[in-house]
Amino acid sequence: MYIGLSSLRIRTHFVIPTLNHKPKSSIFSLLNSSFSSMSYQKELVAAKKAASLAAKLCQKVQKSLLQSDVQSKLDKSPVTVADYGSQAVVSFVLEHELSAEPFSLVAEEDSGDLREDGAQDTLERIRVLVNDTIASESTYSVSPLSADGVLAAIDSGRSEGGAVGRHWVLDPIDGTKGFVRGDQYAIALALLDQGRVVLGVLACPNLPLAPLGVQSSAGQTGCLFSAVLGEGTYMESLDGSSPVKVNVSPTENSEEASFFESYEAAHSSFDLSSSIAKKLGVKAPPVRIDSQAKYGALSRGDGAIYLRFPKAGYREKIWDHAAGSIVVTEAGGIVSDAAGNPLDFSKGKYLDLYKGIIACNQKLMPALLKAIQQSIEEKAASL
Ligand SMILES: Nc1ncnc2c1ncn2[C@@H]1O[C@H](COP(=O)(O)O)[C@@H](OP(=O)(O)O)[C@H]1O
Ligand SMILES: [Mg+2]
Ligand SMILES: [Mg+2]
Ligand SMILES: [Mg+2]
Repeated sequence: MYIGLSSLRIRTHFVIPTLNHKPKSSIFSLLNSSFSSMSYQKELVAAKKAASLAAKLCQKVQKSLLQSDVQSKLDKSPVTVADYGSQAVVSFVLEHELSAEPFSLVAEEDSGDLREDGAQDTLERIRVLVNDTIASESTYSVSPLSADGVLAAIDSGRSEGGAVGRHWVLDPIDGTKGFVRGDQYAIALALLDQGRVVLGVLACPNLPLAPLGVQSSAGQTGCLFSAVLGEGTYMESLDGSSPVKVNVSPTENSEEASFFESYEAAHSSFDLSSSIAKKLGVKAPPVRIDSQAKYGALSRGDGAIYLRFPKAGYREKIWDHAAGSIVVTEAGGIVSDAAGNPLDFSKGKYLDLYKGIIACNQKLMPALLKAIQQSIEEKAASL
Protein backbone atom coordinates (compact mmCIF):
# COMPACT_ATOMS: atom_id res chain seq x y z
CA MET A 1 0.00 0.00 0.00
CA TYR A 2 1.26 3.47 -0.84
CA ILE A 3 0.22 6.86 0.42
CA GLY A 4 1.06 10.05 -1.39
CA LEU A 5 3.21 12.37 0.69
CA SER A 6 4.40 15.32 -1.27
CA SER A 7 5.94 14.24 -4.57
CA LEU A 8 7.35 11.05 -3.07
CA ARG A 9 5.44 7.81 -3.01
CA ILE A 10 5.84 6.52 0.49
CA ARG A 11 5.27 2.85 1.00
CA THR A 12 3.47 2.25 4.26
CA HIS A 13 5.87 -0.46 5.16
CA PHE A 14 4.19 -0.88 8.53
CA VAL A 15 1.36 -2.80 6.89
CA ILE A 16 3.61 -4.91 4.68
CA PRO A 17 3.41 -8.37 6.13
CA THR A 18 6.35 -9.88 7.92
CA LEU A 19 6.18 -13.36 9.28
CA ASN A 20 5.15 -12.03 12.68
CA HIS A 21 2.41 -9.86 11.25
CA LYS A 22 1.09 -11.49 8.16
CA PRO A 23 -2.37 -10.98 6.74
CA LYS A 24 -4.65 -14.01 6.38
CA SER A 25 -3.95 -14.54 2.71
CA SER A 26 -1.63 -12.86 0.31
CA ILE A 27 1.25 -13.63 -1.97
CA PHE A 28 3.53 -12.61 0.92
CA SER A 29 2.03 -15.08 3.34
CA LEU A 30 2.35 -17.86 0.76
CA LEU A 31 5.97 -16.92 0.22
CA ASN A 32 6.65 -16.69 3.94
CA SER A 33 5.04 -20.04 4.68
CA SER A 34 7.13 -21.76 2.04
CA PHE A 35 10.29 -20.31 3.64
CA SER A 36 9.16 -21.00 7.19
CA SER A 37 8.55 -24.65 6.44
CA MET A 38 12.27 -24.92 5.74
CA SER A 39 14.61 -25.63 8.56
CA TYR A 40 17.85 -23.76 8.87
CA GLN A 41 18.90 -25.39 12.15
CA LYS A 42 22.12 -26.89 10.84
CA GLU A 43 23.05 -23.57 9.24
CA LEU A 44 22.19 -21.71 12.46
CA VAL A 45 24.47 -23.92 14.55
CA ALA A 46 27.29 -23.50 12.02
CA ALA A 47 26.80 -19.72 11.80
CA LYS A 48 26.85 -19.28 15.59
CA LYS A 49 29.98 -21.40 15.87
CA ALA A 50 31.70 -19.48 13.04
CA ALA A 51 30.85 -16.02 14.43
CA SER A 52 31.80 -16.97 18.01
CA LEU A 53 35.18 -18.36 16.95
CA ALA A 54 35.86 -15.30 14.77
CA ALA A 55 34.93 -13.11 17.76
CA LYS A 56 37.60 -14.89 19.83
CA LEU A 57 40.22 -14.00 17.23
CA CYS A 58 39.06 -10.38 17.12
CA GLN A 59 39.05 -10.03 20.91
CA LYS A 60 42.61 -11.33 21.09
CA VAL A 61 43.79 -8.84 18.45
CA GLN A 62 41.87 -5.87 19.89
CA LYS A 63 43.50 -6.42 23.31
CA SER A 64 46.97 -5.76 21.92
CA LEU A 65 46.49 -4.10 18.56
CA LEU A 66 49.79 -3.14 16.93
CA GLN A 67 50.21 -0.25 14.52
CA SER A 68 51.35 -2.74 11.89
CA ASP A 69 48.08 -4.66 12.31
CA VAL A 70 46.11 -1.83 10.68
CA GLN A 71 46.37 -1.11 6.95
CA SER A 72 44.54 1.16 4.56
CA LYS A 73 42.53 -0.21 1.64
CA LEU A 74 42.38 1.39 -1.82
CA ASP A 75 39.29 3.37 -0.78
CA LYS A 76 41.27 4.59 2.28
CA SER A 77 39.09 2.64 4.71
CA PRO A 78 40.93 0.66 7.41
CA VAL A 79 41.41 -3.09 7.43
CA THR A 80 43.23 -5.08 10.11
CA VAL A 81 44.73 -8.53 10.53
CA ALA A 82 41.57 -9.33 12.50
CA ASP A 83 39.27 -8.48 9.56
CA TYR A 84 41.21 -10.93 7.37
CA GLY A 85 41.57 -13.50 10.15
CA SER A 86 37.87 -13.36 11.01
CA GLN A 87 36.91 -13.83 7.35
CA ALA A 88 39.25 -16.85 7.04
CA VAL A 89 37.88 -18.43 10.24
CA VAL A 90 34.22 -17.96 9.28
CA SER A 91 34.84 -19.30 5.80
CA PHE A 92 36.73 -22.32 7.21
CA VAL A 93 34.05 -23.14 9.79
CA LEU A 94 31.12 -22.84 7.37
CA GLU A 95 32.80 -25.00 4.74
CA HIS A 96 33.82 -27.53 7.36
CA GLU A 97 30.44 -27.73 9.11
CA LEU A 98 28.32 -27.66 5.95
CA SER A 99 30.52 -29.66 3.62
CA ALA A 100 27.55 -31.45 2.05
CA GLU A 101 26.04 -28.20 0.74
CA PRO A 102 27.15 -26.05 -2.21
CA PHE A 103 29.05 -23.10 -0.69
CA SER A 104 28.74 -19.49 -1.78
CA LEU A 105 30.00 -16.60 0.36
CA VAL A 106 29.73 -12.86 -0.31
CA ALA A 107 32.23 -11.22 2.04
CA GLU A 108 33.78 -7.79 2.44
CA GLU A 109 37.50 -8.58 2.27
CA ASP A 110 39.69 -10.15 -0.41
CA SER A 111 43.30 -11.27 -0.39
CA GLY A 112 44.61 -8.81 -3.03
CA ASP A 113 46.72 -6.66 -0.66
CA LEU A 114 48.02 -9.72 1.20
CA ARG A 115 49.50 -11.10 -2.04
CA GLU A 116 51.56 -7.94 -2.62
CA ASP A 117 55.33 -7.88 -2.02
CA GLY A 118 56.03 -6.79 1.54
CA ALA A 119 52.83 -8.30 2.98
CA GLN A 120 54.49 -11.57 4.06
CA ASP A 121 54.80 -10.60 7.74
CA THR A 122 51.18 -9.51 7.91
CA LEU A 123 50.07 -12.73 6.21
CA GLU A 124 52.16 -14.79 8.62
CA ARG A 125 50.57 -12.99 11.59
CA ILE A 126 47.10 -13.76 10.16
CA ARG A 127 48.03 -17.40 9.50
CA VAL A 128 49.11 -17.91 13.11
CA LEU A 129 46.01 -16.15 14.47
CA VAL A 130 43.70 -18.26 12.28
CA ASN A 131 45.39 -21.55 13.17
CA ASP A 132 45.47 -20.76 16.91
CA THR A 133 41.76 -19.91 16.78
CA ILE A 134 40.80 -23.08 14.90
CA ALA A 135 42.98 -25.17 17.24
CA SER A 136 41.15 -23.68 20.27
CA GLU A 137 37.97 -25.42 19.05
CA SER A 138 38.44 -28.96 20.32
CA THR A 139 36.11 -30.53 17.72
CA TYR A 140 38.50 -29.68 14.88
CA SER A 141 41.40 -32.04 14.40
CA VAL A 142 42.74 -30.63 11.14
CA SER A 143 46.28 -29.84 10.12
CA PRO A 144 47.16 -26.13 10.31
CA LEU A 145 46.38 -23.97 7.29
CA SER A 146 49.30 -22.87 5.14
CA ALA A 147 49.60 -19.23 4.00
CA ASP A 148 48.01 -20.29 0.69
CA GLY A 149 45.23 -22.02 2.60
CA VAL A 150 44.51 -18.80 4.50
CA LEU A 151 44.49 -16.76 1.26
CA ALA A 152 42.12 -19.32 -0.30
CA ALA A 153 39.80 -19.21 2.73
CA ILE A 154 39.64 -15.40 2.50
CA ASP A 155 38.98 -15.58 -1.25
CA SER A 156 36.15 -18.04 -0.95
CA GLY A 157 34.17 -14.91 -0.05
CA ARG A 158 34.21 -13.70 -3.64
CA SER A 159 30.68 -14.68 -4.62
CA GLU A 160 28.42 -11.96 -6.04
CA GLY A 161 25.26 -13.22 -4.30
CA GLY A 162 21.97 -12.62 -6.11
CA ALA A 163 18.40 -13.87 -6.27
CA VAL A 164 19.08 -17.52 -7.05
CA GLY A 165 20.19 -20.19 -4.59
CA ARG A 166 21.76 -19.77 -1.16
CA HIS A 167 24.54 -17.32 -0.35
CA TRP A 168 26.23 -16.56 2.94
CA VAL A 169 26.88 -12.85 3.52
CA LEU A 170 29.74 -11.85 5.83
CA ASP A 171 31.16 -8.71 7.33
CA PRO A 172 34.13 -10.18 9.22
CA ILE A 173 34.46 -6.99 11.28
CA ASP A 174 31.72 -4.45 10.87
CA GLY A 175 32.82 -1.17 12.42
CA THR A 176 36.56 -1.57 11.81
CA LYS A 177 37.02 2.05 12.90
CA GLY A 178 35.32 1.23 16.21
CA PHE A 179 37.44 -1.91 16.53
CA VAL A 180 40.66 0.10 16.08
CA ARG A 181 39.44 2.74 18.58
CA GLY A 182 38.70 0.01 21.14
CA ASP A 183 34.94 0.52 20.85
CA GLN A 184 32.00 -1.44 19.42
CA TYR A 185 32.24 -3.76 16.41
CA ALA A 186 30.40 -6.85 15.20
CA ILE A 187 30.99 -10.04 13.26
CA ALA A 188 27.93 -10.10 11.03
CA LEU A 189 26.90 -13.27 9.17
CA ALA A 190 23.67 -13.87 7.28
CA LEU A 191 22.22 -16.44 4.90
CA LEU A 192 20.30 -15.47 1.77
CA ASP A 193 17.92 -18.01 0.25
CA GLN A 194 16.47 -17.00 -3.12
CA GLY A 195 17.48 -13.40 -2.44
CA ARG A 196 15.87 -13.19 0.97
CA VAL A 197 17.63 -13.04 4.35
CA VAL A 198 16.54 -16.18 6.20
CA LEU A 199 19.11 -16.30 9.00
CA GLY A 200 21.38 -13.81 10.73
CA VAL A 201 23.97 -13.91 13.48
CA LEU A 202 25.64 -10.90 15.09
CA ALA A 203 28.55 -11.36 17.47
CA CYS A 204 29.18 -8.15 19.42
CA PRO A 205 32.16 -8.78 21.72
CA ASN A 206 32.09 -5.34 23.41
CA LEU A 207 28.35 -4.95 23.83
CA PRO A 208 27.23 -5.23 27.48
CA LEU A 209 24.77 -8.03 28.22
CA ALA A 210 22.76 -5.55 30.27
CA PRO A 211 20.78 -2.94 28.35
CA LEU A 212 22.83 0.11 27.32
CA GLY A 213 22.61 2.78 29.98
CA VAL A 214 21.94 0.26 32.74
CA GLN A 215 24.91 -0.76 34.88
CA SER A 216 24.86 -4.46 35.67
CA SER A 217 26.70 -5.60 38.76
CA ALA A 218 28.92 -8.00 36.82
CA GLY A 219 29.27 -5.63 33.86
CA GLN A 220 29.68 -8.61 31.52
CA THR A 221 30.15 -7.88 27.82
CA GLY A 222 29.92 -10.03 24.69
CA CYS A 223 26.55 -10.72 23.05
CA LEU A 224 25.56 -13.16 20.33
CA PHE A 225 22.29 -12.34 18.57
CA SER A 226 20.70 -14.88 16.25
CA ALA A 227 17.54 -14.92 14.17
CA VAL A 228 15.90 -17.36 11.76
CA LEU A 229 12.98 -16.35 9.59
CA GLY A 230 9.73 -16.94 11.47
CA GLU A 231 11.44 -18.05 14.66
CA GLY A 232 12.20 -14.81 16.51
CA THR A 233 15.45 -13.26 17.69
CA TYR A 234 17.53 -14.60 20.56
CA MET A 235 20.45 -13.23 22.52
CA GLU A 236 23.02 -15.17 24.49
CA SER A 237 26.37 -14.42 26.01
CA LEU A 238 29.40 -15.03 23.79
CA ASP A 239 30.83 -17.04 26.70
CA GLY A 240 27.89 -19.41 26.44
CA SER A 241 24.54 -19.05 28.20
CA SER A 242 20.98 -20.05 27.33
CA PRO A 243 19.55 -17.90 24.55
CA VAL A 244 16.76 -15.53 25.62
CA LYS A 245 14.12 -14.23 23.24
CA VAL A 246 14.34 -10.48 22.67
CA ASN A 247 11.88 -7.92 21.34
CA VAL A 248 12.11 -4.39 20.04
CA SER A 249 10.84 -1.55 22.21
CA PRO A 250 7.02 -1.52 22.25
CA THR A 251 6.82 2.26 22.75
CA GLU A 252 4.18 4.16 20.81
CA ASN A 253 5.33 7.48 22.18
CA SER A 254 8.01 9.01 19.98
CA GLU A 255 8.88 11.53 22.71
CA GLU A 256 10.27 8.75 24.85
CA ALA A 257 11.99 6.95 21.96
CA SER A 258 15.77 7.25 21.94
CA PHE A 259 17.64 6.70 18.69
CA PHE A 260 20.86 5.11 17.46
CA GLU A 261 23.17 6.38 14.77
CA SER A 262 26.78 5.89 13.66
CA TYR A 263 29.64 7.05 15.81
CA GLU A 264 31.40 8.21 12.65
CA ALA A 265 29.97 11.50 11.40
CA ALA A 266 31.14 10.64 7.86
CA HIS A 267 28.77 7.64 7.76
CA SER A 268 25.46 9.42 8.35
CA SER A 269 24.02 12.94 8.34
CA PHE A 270 23.68 13.97 11.98
CA ASP A 271 21.91 17.18 10.87
CA LEU A 272 19.14 15.23 9.23
CA SER A 273 18.70 12.85 12.16
CA SER A 274 18.63 15.77 14.58
CA SER A 275 15.90 17.50 12.57
CA ILE A 276 13.87 14.25 12.47
CA ALA A 277 14.29 13.69 16.20
CA LYS A 278 13.14 17.24 16.89
CA LYS A 279 9.98 16.73 14.83
CA LEU A 280 9.24 13.52 16.71
CA GLY A 281 9.78 15.27 20.04
CA VAL A 282 12.58 12.86 21.00
CA LYS A 283 14.08 14.11 24.25
CA ALA A 284 17.09 11.84 24.70
CA PRO A 285 20.36 12.64 22.93
CA PRO A 286 21.39 10.27 20.10
CA VAL A 287 23.18 7.05 21.08
CA ARG A 288 26.19 6.89 18.75
CA ILE A 289 27.86 3.51 18.47
CA ASP A 290 29.76 1.73 15.72
CA SER A 291 28.64 -1.24 13.68
CA GLN A 292 25.61 -3.50 13.52
CA ALA A 293 25.76 -3.65 17.31
CA LYS A 294 23.12 -0.90 16.80
CA TYR A 295 20.74 -3.46 15.28
CA GLY A 296 21.45 -5.86 18.16
CA ALA A 297 20.80 -3.18 20.78
CA LEU A 298 17.62 -2.13 18.94
CA SER A 299 16.38 -5.75 18.80
CA ARG A 300 16.39 -5.95 22.59
CA GLY A 301 14.75 -2.55 23.05
CA ASP A 302 17.73 -0.55 24.33
CA GLY A 303 16.56 2.27 22.04
CA ALA A 304 13.59 2.52 19.69
CA ILE A 305 14.90 3.98 16.41
CA TYR A 306 17.94 3.55 14.12
CA LEU A 307 18.69 6.31 11.60
CA ARG A 308 21.35 6.14 8.87
CA PHE A 309 21.64 8.71 6.09
CA PRO A 310 24.92 8.36 4.16
CA LYS A 311 26.18 11.11 1.88
CA ALA A 312 24.63 11.22 -1.62
CA GLY A 313 26.40 8.75 -3.91
CA TYR A 314 27.44 6.31 -1.18
CA ARG A 315 26.22 2.79 -1.96
CA GLU A 316 25.36 0.56 0.98
CA LYS A 317 26.66 -3.01 0.85
CA ILE A 318 24.59 -6.07 1.78
CA TRP A 319 27.07 -7.29 4.41
CA ASP A 320 26.59 -4.06 6.39
CA HIS A 321 22.87 -4.78 6.94
CA ALA A 322 21.86 -8.38 6.13
CA ALA A 323 22.40 -9.92 9.58
CA GLY A 324 21.31 -6.79 11.46
CA SER A 325 18.09 -6.44 9.53
CA ILE A 326 16.79 -9.94 10.28
CA VAL A 327 17.84 -9.62 13.92
CA VAL A 328 15.56 -6.55 14.13
CA THR A 329 12.65 -7.81 12.00
CA GLU A 330 12.44 -11.12 13.85
CA ALA A 331 12.35 -9.14 17.09
CA GLY A 332 9.20 -7.44 15.77
CA GLY A 333 10.76 -4.36 14.15
CA ILE A 334 10.82 -2.96 10.63
CA VAL A 335 13.92 -2.11 8.61
CA SER A 336 13.48 -0.06 5.45
CA ASP A 337 14.90 2.71 3.34
CA ALA A 338 13.96 6.30 4.10
CA ALA A 339 10.78 5.98 2.03
CA GLY A 340 9.57 2.83 3.78
CA ASN A 341 10.64 0.39 1.06
CA PRO A 342 11.93 -2.95 2.35
CA LEU A 343 15.62 -3.63 1.73
CA ASP A 344 16.25 -5.85 -1.30
CA PHE A 345 19.22 -8.15 -0.74
CA SER A 346 18.75 -10.00 -4.04
CA LYS A 347 20.61 -7.60 -6.34
CA GLY A 348 24.21 -8.60 -5.67
CA LYS A 349 26.65 -6.81 -3.37
CA TYR A 350 24.84 -3.48 -3.21
CA LEU A 351 21.53 -2.24 -1.85
CA ASP A 352 19.58 0.23 -3.98
CA LEU A 353 17.72 2.54 -1.68
CA TYR A 354 16.17 5.92 -1.17
CA LYS A 355 18.33 8.23 1.02
CA GLY A 356 19.21 5.85 3.83
CA ILE A 357 18.21 3.08 6.20
CA ILE A 358 15.87 3.31 9.16
CA ALA A 359 14.50 0.89 11.72
CA CYS A 360 11.94 1.02 14.52
CA ASN A 361 8.78 -0.76 15.70
CA GLN A 362 5.58 -0.90 13.63
CA LYS A 363 3.76 1.75 15.65
CA LEU A 364 6.41 4.43 15.35
CA MET A 365 7.01 3.94 11.62
CA PRO A 366 4.24 6.17 10.18
CA ALA A 367 5.32 9.19 12.27
CA LEU A 368 8.99 8.47 11.54
CA LEU A 369 8.43 8.35 7.76
CA LYS A 370 6.48 11.60 7.91
CA ALA A 371 9.19 13.35 9.95
CA ILE A 372 11.87 12.10 7.56
CA GLN A 373 10.05 13.36 4.49
CA GLN A 374 9.41 16.77 6.06
CA SER A 375 13.05 17.07 7.12
CA ILE A 376 14.29 16.08 3.66
CA GLU A 377 12.01 18.65 2.02
CA GLU A 378 13.11 21.39 4.44
CA LYS A 379 16.76 20.57 3.81
CA ALA A 380 16.22 20.68 0.03
CA ALA A 381 14.38 24.00 0.31
CA SER A 382 17.22 25.55 2.34
CA LEU A 383 19.89 24.72 -0.25
N1 LIG B 1 30.82 7.25 3.76
C1 LIG B 1 30.16 6.24 4.30
N2 LIG B 1 28.82 6.32 4.53
C2 LIG B 1 28.15 5.31 5.09
N3 LIG B 1 28.72 4.15 5.48
C3 LIG B 1 30.04 4.02 5.27
C4 LIG B 1 30.83 5.04 4.69
N4 LIG B 1 32.10 4.61 4.64
C5 LIG B 1 32.11 3.37 5.15
N5 LIG B 1 30.87 3.01 5.53
C6 LIG B 1 30.41 1.74 6.09
O1 LIG B 1 30.03 1.93 7.43
C7 LIG B 1 30.30 0.71 8.09
C8 LIG B 1 30.33 0.94 9.57
O2 LIG B 1 29.06 1.38 9.96
P1 LIG B 1 28.80 2.24 11.25
O3 LIG B 1 28.98 3.66 10.91
O4 LIG B 1 27.38 1.89 11.57
O5 LIG B 1 29.78 1.77 12.27
C9 LIG B 1 31.59 0.27 7.51
O6 LIG B 1 31.73 -1.10 7.65
P2 LIG B 1 33.19 -1.74 7.90
O7 LIG B 1 33.69 -1.23 9.18
O8 LIG B 1 32.85 -3.18 7.90
O9 LIG B 1 34.04 -1.35 6.72
C10 LIG B 1 31.47 0.69 6.04
O10 LIG B 1 31.01 -0.35 5.21
MG1 LIG C 1 35.55 -2.12 5.82
MG1 LIG D 1 30.75 -3.15 7.57
MG1 LIG E 1 33.96 -4.84 7.72
